[in-house]
Amino acid sequence: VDLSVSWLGVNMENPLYNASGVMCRSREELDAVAASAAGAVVTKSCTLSPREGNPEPRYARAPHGSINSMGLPNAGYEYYLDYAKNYDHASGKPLFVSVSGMTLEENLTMLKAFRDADLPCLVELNLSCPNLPGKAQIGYDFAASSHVLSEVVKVYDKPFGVKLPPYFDPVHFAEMASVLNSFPSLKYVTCINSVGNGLVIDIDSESVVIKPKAGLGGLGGDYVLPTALANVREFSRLLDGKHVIGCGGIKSGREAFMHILAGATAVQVGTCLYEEGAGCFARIRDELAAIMEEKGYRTLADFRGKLLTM
Ligand SMILES: CC(C)(C)CCc1c(C(=O)O)[nH]c(=O)[nH]c1=O
Repeated sequence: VDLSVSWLGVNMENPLYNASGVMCRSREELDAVAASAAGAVVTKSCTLSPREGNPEPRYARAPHGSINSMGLPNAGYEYYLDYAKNYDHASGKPLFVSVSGMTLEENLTMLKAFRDADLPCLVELNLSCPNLPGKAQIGYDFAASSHVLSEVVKVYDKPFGVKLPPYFDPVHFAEMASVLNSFPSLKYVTCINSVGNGLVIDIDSESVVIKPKAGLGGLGGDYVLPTALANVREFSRLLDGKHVIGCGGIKSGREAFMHILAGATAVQVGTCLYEEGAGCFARIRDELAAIMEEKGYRTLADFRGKLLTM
């Protein structure tokens, strides 16, 4: 079977890579993903200045996944710009750089720097980045999303993508798709970011399990798979000529197959990578290949987006 993916001018030997935020904050972590069986690498969302992030514990494993309120700990955009400048782009593993400024101005400053560096890496703009105080995250504010993207494409003239939070209402899918479709240079969306502001409780300690936000945090893992699949399928259906990258609940070849069946061009692994380590990529890759073999599919295109309805 052939697991390769060619999209946006990059070629991947297989459709699997890390979700931004997991095993991607330091060059050592990024190199570990690049050295693994992953087909690509994405950096931790960066801000203008380095950030320590929230007090720990800020990540916790939960019975059916994970919860996190990391608070954007990262080395600052120049660190990832430097990593991208030194990255072996001939390795056949594309590098994606995730950007999540605390303000629009920060995002524009970082995007201008990445534009001027003229590197082959692709930008993934995190729309879960904060909005004005008292307002929902950018991705949940359709007017703000439109404004941010209008300003972004004025300075960043290369193809780019956005990381989307999960949506749960058909009207929201349609509204956000309408915003995204008005930007031709926006070539892909990654669905989904963590399901926001969940609360995991440990009844033995009768306590929350992470320190920030009185225990509220973004959910990942099994908890979010059906939501992730719905967002991949809806945006695959509603977006014109754009790719959808699947993220959420992938822990074996089975969920990777589901995401691609729902329309995903490639897929990102978060919680499972955090818990298992970079060996998960070879395992999931081999499991996906075995499923394809069993079903008689030779390439990902043979089944991509061909989810049956009843
Ligand atoms: C939630 C933000 C801190 C605004 C962005 C960074 C981020 C974080 C994080 O750094 O806490 N965790 C996630 O699951 N998704 C994210 O996009």
